[in-house]
Amino acid sequence: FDPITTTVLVGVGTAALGRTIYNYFHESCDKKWIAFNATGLQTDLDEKLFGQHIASRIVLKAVNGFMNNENPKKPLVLSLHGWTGTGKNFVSKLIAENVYKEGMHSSFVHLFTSTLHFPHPSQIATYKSQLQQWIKGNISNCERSLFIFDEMDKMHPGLIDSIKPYLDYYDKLDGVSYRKSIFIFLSNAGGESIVETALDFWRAGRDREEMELKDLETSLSLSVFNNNKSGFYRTSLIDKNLVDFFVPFLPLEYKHIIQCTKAEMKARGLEPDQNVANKVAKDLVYFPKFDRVFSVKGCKTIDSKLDYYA
Ligand SMILES: Nc1ncnc2c1ncn2[C@@H]1O[C@H](COP(=O)(O)OP(=O)(O)OP(=O)(O)O)[C@@H](O)[C@H]1O
Repeated sequence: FDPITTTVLVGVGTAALGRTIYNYFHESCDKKWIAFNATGLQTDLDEKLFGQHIASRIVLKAVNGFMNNENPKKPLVLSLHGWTGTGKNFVSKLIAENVYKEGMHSSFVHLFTSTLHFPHPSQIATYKSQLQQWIKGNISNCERSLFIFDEMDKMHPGLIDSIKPYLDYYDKLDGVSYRKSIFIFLSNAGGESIVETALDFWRAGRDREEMELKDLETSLSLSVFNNNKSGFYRTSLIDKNLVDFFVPFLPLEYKHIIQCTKAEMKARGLEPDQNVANKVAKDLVYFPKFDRVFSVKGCKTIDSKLDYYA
């Protein structure tokens, strides 16, 4: 090679090496950083998520099917419903951890909380354009992006409508394809009707595990879609069938609180202790008033109780 060709080759080689090293340490939108671990998700749902046999099944099927499809027709849209502290954020985290190497810390995972990010109804027009720009910008950067919207029931219907085009069956919008992204909506909407059904099962002496999606579907849809307070009610997300799966989360019982407490002890490097777990579980409040079946705050606040008892 003549000196000029050698210089060019060395330059190109150095740049390629530099890029490889950069990609090795710096998260990028490729298989090294984004690789779905189906077994990992199944194991996590089986071993870490307590008392949610219906949600667990739907989430696994939905995410598996979507991630194994090289050419999905639309983004995956999951809507997670249920009482507080029952694992909706937790499941979103498990999904993120089994798709992205960096889990919730990935720069391709975006979490919005209505009351935090969109607090003022008067600024809805600004929020709309910011949110649309944000979604478009992030998906242009990486088509395998995950968007989690917490407190969806508190989100302004106009804002929900503004993200609708991205959830639809479009091949491309302004040159951007949204079909490989995942949207997860979290809300307490429908939580009370899920509790009612779970309570009916309990009162009838039936096993909780016997409960199926069809037992919850009717009352869930009535309370979510016919409820004036629910943001969903006034949006066309529902009638356009843009949500692929509605996922109900059951209220948690005493035995699940014990499981959550032991899991938390293990996570802290402590030996899970039944006595401590009993103390924590007894310290929580349960409802309805006389039957005291379900934890008012689910598995939330166990953290701070454990600081006290462990
Ligand atoms: N079903 C569950 N199995 C295991 N751990 C759980 C479960 N539910 C809740 N937890 C634990 O409690 C914590 C709080 O739960 P999480 O934030 O997922 O509740 P949520 O359903 O999203 O509540 P909210 O509606 O108030 O946002 C989780 O980080 C997890 O540690």
